[in-house]
Amino acid sequence: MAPILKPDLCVIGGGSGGLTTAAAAAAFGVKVVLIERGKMGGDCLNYGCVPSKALISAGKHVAAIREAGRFGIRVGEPEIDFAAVKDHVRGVIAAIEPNDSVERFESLGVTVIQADASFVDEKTVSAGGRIVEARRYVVAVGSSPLVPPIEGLAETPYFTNETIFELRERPDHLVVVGGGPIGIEMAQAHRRLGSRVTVLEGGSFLSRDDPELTAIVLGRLREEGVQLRDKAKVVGVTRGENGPRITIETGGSPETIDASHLLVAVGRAPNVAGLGLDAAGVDYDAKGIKVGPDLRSSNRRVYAVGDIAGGPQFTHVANYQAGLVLRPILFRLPVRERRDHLPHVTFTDPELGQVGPTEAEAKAAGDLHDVLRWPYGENDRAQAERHTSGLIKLVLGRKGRVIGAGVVGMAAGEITNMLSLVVGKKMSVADLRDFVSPYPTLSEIGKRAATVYYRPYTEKPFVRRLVGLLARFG
Ligand SMILES: Cc1cc2nc3c(=O)[nH]c(=O)nc-3n(C[C@H](O)[C@H](O)[C@H](O)COP(=O)(O)OP(=O)(O)OC[C@H]3O[C@@H](n4cnc5c(N)ncnc54)[C@H](O)[C@@H]3O)c2cc1C
Ligand SMILES: NC(=O)c1ccc[n+]([C@@H]2O[C@H](COP(=O)([O-])OP(=O)(O)OC[C@H]3O[C@@H](n4cnc5c(N)ncnc54)[C@H](O)[C@@H]3O)[C@@H](O)[C@H]2O)c1
Repeated sequence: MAPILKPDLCVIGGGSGGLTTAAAAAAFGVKVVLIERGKMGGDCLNYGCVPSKALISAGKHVAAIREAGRFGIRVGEPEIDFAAVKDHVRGVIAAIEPNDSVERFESLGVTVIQADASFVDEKTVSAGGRIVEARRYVVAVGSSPLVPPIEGLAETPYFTNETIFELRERPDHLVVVGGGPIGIEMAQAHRRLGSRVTVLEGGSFLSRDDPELTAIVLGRLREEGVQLRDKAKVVGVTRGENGPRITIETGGSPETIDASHLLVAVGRAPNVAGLGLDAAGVDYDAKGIKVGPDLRSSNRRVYAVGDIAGGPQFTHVANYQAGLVLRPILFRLPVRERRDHLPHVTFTDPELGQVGPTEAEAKAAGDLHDVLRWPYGENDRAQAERHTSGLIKLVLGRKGRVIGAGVVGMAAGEITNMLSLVVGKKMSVADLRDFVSPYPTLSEIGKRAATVYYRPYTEKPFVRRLVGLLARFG
C-alpha cells in the first residue's frame, strides 16, 4: 500500500480555482497535493470560457466579412465549414492546455493525483487508492450544467456546455433553453455561423444586468435573426420528426417549437455528490459549500473557492478567491472577501460589462446619488470603427464616488477592466476626469461620462461671475 501523503495543502479540483491555488502555494515552497478526476483545466478550459470565446471569435469574423461593405470593401457571403470551426475551437484549447497540464504542475513540485476525491473523515481524503492527510484543504470542484425537471427531457437527446463544442455538423435550428450568459453567447455565435436559433427564456434575458444596457445586446441579436422569446418557460420535450419538439408556456395556451438540436443552459449545480462532505463535517446547500467571508467552511481545515463556494460563478472570481485563501493558509493572516467590486462580462457583440451594482441595485440599496451616461456615438474611435451602438453608465454614490459601472458596446470587456479598478479602489468621478486617456480610444467614454458630472457647475451664476471677474485681471 502506498504511504499516506501528508502535505501542507491538498487542493481538490484542477480547474480555475484549484490550479491557481496549487501553483501559487507551490511557488512558496509549500508541499501541495492536487486531485483532479477529469480534465485538467476544468470547465473554463474544456467546456466553458475558452471554447465559447473561440466559437464567438469565429462568429465575429463572419460578421466582420458581412459588414465589410461599410468600409468600401466588397466580399461575397462567407462560406462556413462548421467542422473546421470546431477544429479551430479544439486548437485554441490545445494551445492553452500545456499551462494547465499534469506535467506543468509536477514541474512546479505539485503531486498530482488523477482520480475522484472523497473525504473519509474531517481530516482525511481518499483518491484513487491514495490516502491524503493534509493540514489544510481547498475544495475547488466547480459546478455542472443544471438539468431541470422538464417533462420528457431525460428521454430526448439534448446538449449542454459539456457536449455542444463537440458537435461537428451545423445545427439547422438550434433551440436554446435559458437566456442567461451561456444561452445568449451561444445563440449569437451559432446564428452567425449559419444556424437558425431560438432562445426560450422563462423570465427575462440576462436578468443580472442593467436592462438599459441589455436592450442594446438583445436588439443586435434580433437584427441578426435570433428569435428571442422571454417569459417562455419550457415545460415539456418530446421527440419530433426531425429533432426535439419543445413545449412552452407563455401565459396563454401551450405552444410547441420544433428544433433540430436542443441546448440546455439553465444554470449550474454544485459538484457536491460523492465528495464526502457529510463525513468531513462540511455544511453545504443547493448553491454549494457554505463559507464565511474568509471562504472557510464549517470544518476549519477546509476552504472552498470558485463555483462550489456558492457565489458569483466566473473564472476571475475563482482566481480572486484562490488568492485570498492563500493568505490564511500560508501566512496565517485574516482575510475577508469583497463582492462589491467583482466585474463580469458577457461576450456577445456588442459586449456587455458590469462591475459593482447596476442603477436599480444601487437604488434598492439606498446608495444611488446620480447616474452618468455617455454614448459610443460620441466617441471618435467608435465612429472610425463604425461601432457606434453602445453606452456607458456610471453609478454614483455619495461625493461622486463611482460605486458601479456598466458598459455595452465594442470591446466593453476591455473597458470594464478600467472600471473594475475605479470601483475596486473606490475612486471618484474626479479621478476619472483627471487621468489622461489616449486619443482616440474607446475607453475615453469613461472620462467623458465623468465630465458630465461637472456640467451643472458651468451653469452656476457664482462660478460664471468668478470666471468673468478673473478674466478682467488679464
Ligand atoms: C459555457 C460557459 C462559458 C463560460 N464563460 C466564462 C467567461 O467567459 N468568463 C468567466 O469568467 N467565466 C466563464 N464561465 C464560468 C467559469 O467556467 C467557471 O466559473 C469556472 O470554471 C469555475 O472554476 P472552478 O475552479 O470553480 O471550477 P472548474 O473550473 O469547473 O474546476 C472544477 C474541477 O474539479 C474537478 N472535480 C469535481 N469533483 C471532483 C472530485 N470529487 N474529485 C476530484 N476532482 C473533482 C472537475 O473535474 C473540474 O475539473 C463559463 C462557464 C460556462 C459553462
Ligand atoms: N461571459 C461569462 O462570464 C459567462 C458566460 C457563460 C456562463 N458564465 C457563468 O455560467 C453561469 C451559468 O450560466 P447560465 O446561462 O447557464 O445560467 P443563468 O442562471 O445565468 O441563466 C439561466 C436562465 O435560464 C432560465 N430558465 C431556467 N429554467 C428555464 C425553463 N424551464 N425554461 C426557460 N428558461 C429557463 C432562467 O430564468 C435564467 O434566466 C453564469 O451564471 C455565469 O456565472 C459566464
